[in-house]
Amino acid sequence: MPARLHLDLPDGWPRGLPLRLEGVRVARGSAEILRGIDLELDPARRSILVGPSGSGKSTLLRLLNRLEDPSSGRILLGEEPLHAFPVRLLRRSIAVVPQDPRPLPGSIRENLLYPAEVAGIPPPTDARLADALAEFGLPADQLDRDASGLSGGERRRLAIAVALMTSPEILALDEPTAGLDPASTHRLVDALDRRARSDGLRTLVVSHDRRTAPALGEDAFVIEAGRVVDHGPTAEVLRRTDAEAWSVPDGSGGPLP
Ligand SMILES: Nc1ncnc2c1ncn2[C@@H]1O[C@H](COP(=O)(O)OP(=O)(O)OP(=O)(O)O)[C@@H](O)[C@H]1O
Repeated sequence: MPARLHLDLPDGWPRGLPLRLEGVRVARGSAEILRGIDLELDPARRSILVGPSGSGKSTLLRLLNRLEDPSSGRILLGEEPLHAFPVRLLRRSIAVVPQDPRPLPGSIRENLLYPAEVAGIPPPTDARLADALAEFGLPADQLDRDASGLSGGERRRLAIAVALMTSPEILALDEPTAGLDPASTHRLVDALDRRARSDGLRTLVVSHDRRTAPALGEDAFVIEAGRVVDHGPTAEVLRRTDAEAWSVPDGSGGPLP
C-alpha cells in the first residue's frame, strides 16, 4: 500500500474545483516571460503542458503554489484567488515538483519524513517509507542512503514520493520522465495513473516526450513565447502541433503499450 500521511486539510478547504489562470502575466526586469495566460484545469482530468524550451512552462508551474506571483492577472481555485489561502496549506493541496529538485541534506528517510515532521504528526513506519520508494522504482532498502548522492532522475522520483506523502489534490511535475530509462518511465506513468484512479490525484505535467505525453494527461496545453496557443484533447493537439516545435526526445521514453 502506498505511504500516505492523510494530513487532512481544514474543513471547508476547496476540493474538486477548477484551477483557473486569467490573463496571467509574469515580467522579470524588462523581460515578459508569461504574456497573458488563460487556462483552466478541469478537476476531473489530467493535463499536460508542452512547448518549446524557454516558452514559460516552468514559470507557469511556479505560480501554482506561489513560489512566484503573477505581475498581473489572476489565479483562482474555484472562485477564490490563490493568495486568499494560507500558503503552507496551499502547498499541501497543490504540490509542484521542479525539474531539478534538490533533496534536503540528510538521508532518503529524512527526506520522506519531512512532511510529517512539519505537520507535527507521528512519522510513518519504515515499511511505509519503503513502499513509497518502491512505488516509484527507487530501492526500498536504501532509506539510510544520503539523498544528495541520488541521480537527477532518482531525485525527481524521490521528490514526487515526498510530495505525495501529504496526498495533494493537484501535483504539477516539470518533465518527470526526462532522463529516465523506459522501465522507470513506465513505472512512473503507471504510478501516477494509479494515484489518479485511487485518490483522484490531478496532475499537470510538463512533457517534451511525445511518446509518453498521451499517457500523462487527457488534455494538452501548448505554450509558446509566454502564451497558450492551443489546447484540447491530447491526441488531437499532438496531431496538429508541429513536432519540431517542442518534441525533444530524451532518448529514453520508448513507446508505451
Ligand atoms: N530572471 C530572469 N530574467 C529574464 N529572463 C528570465 C529570467 N528567468 C527566466 N527567464 C527566461 O524566461 C523564459 C521562460 O523560462 P522557463 O524556465 O519558464 O521556460 P521553459 O518553457 O520551462 O523552458 P525549458 O523547456 O527549457 O525548461 C526563458 O526564456 C528564460 O530564459
